[in-house]
Amino acid sequence: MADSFSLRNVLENFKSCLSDNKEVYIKYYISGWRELVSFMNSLGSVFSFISKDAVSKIQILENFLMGENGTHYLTVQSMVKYELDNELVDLTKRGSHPESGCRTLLRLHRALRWLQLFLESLRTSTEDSKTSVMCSEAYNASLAQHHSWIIRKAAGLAFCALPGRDAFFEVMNAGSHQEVITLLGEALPLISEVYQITEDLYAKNKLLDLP
Ligand SMILES: CCCCCCCC/C=C\CCCCCCCC(=O)N[C@@H](COP(=O)(O)O)[C@H](O)/C=C/CCCCCCCCCCCCC
Repeated sequence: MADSFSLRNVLENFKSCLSDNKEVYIKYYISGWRELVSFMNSLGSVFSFISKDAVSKIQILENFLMGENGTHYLTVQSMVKYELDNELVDLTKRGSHPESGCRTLLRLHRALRWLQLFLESLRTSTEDSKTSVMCSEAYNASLAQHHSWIIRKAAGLAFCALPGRDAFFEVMNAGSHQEVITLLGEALPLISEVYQITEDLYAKNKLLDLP
């Protein structure tokens, strides 16, 4: 198990994500994802195909942020404006910009919806709730529609390897079950707000179906 993971760190990152005028800082967005990936890695190698994909997307965004045009990648809003103004996004089919910031962040954004649903389900779960069922219901209601049959099957198999609810709460490293539930109650509105702001921005710019 990873020693360093704490649900509190995830919460802190998503709290830091929003600027005063409600722009989403990419730096904290990807830090939040890095924390989550470290948590997932602690669950075993069956999840490594998922974490590899997440890490490669985090890395693409980090490279933009640290690159020569990094100032345009400070927030999701500035990235969208910069990439659209400079025709750096493949809008209908993959072409000369197969790994734009906009399409890369969209993949993580869709996964954030899964996370939101899964954490809400965990928060309201009871002792006999199964993490695998909660995870797969959240997946079917979000990410699954964007994934091929083979990915859906592989994801379904991985979900069966999730630890039970008690062990899951322990790994979240945030105190007693009641404390975890309280912390989830604090984290969820932040995650939801970041999700909704990004969703509205992408919808306004017709970016929700980027190939
Ligand atoms: C607070 C602690 C409790 C929750 C802990 C959750 C930890 C989750 C950490 C990371 C989640 C993974 C994020 C996955 C991003 C997937 C992005 C994606 O959709 N990629 C696909 C499309 O990409 P392109 O081909 O268009 O570039 C790609 O095909 C996907 C490949 C891998 C499979 C993705 C399956 C996603 C399942 C999400 C549930 C993760 C379950 C983890 C359980 C703790």
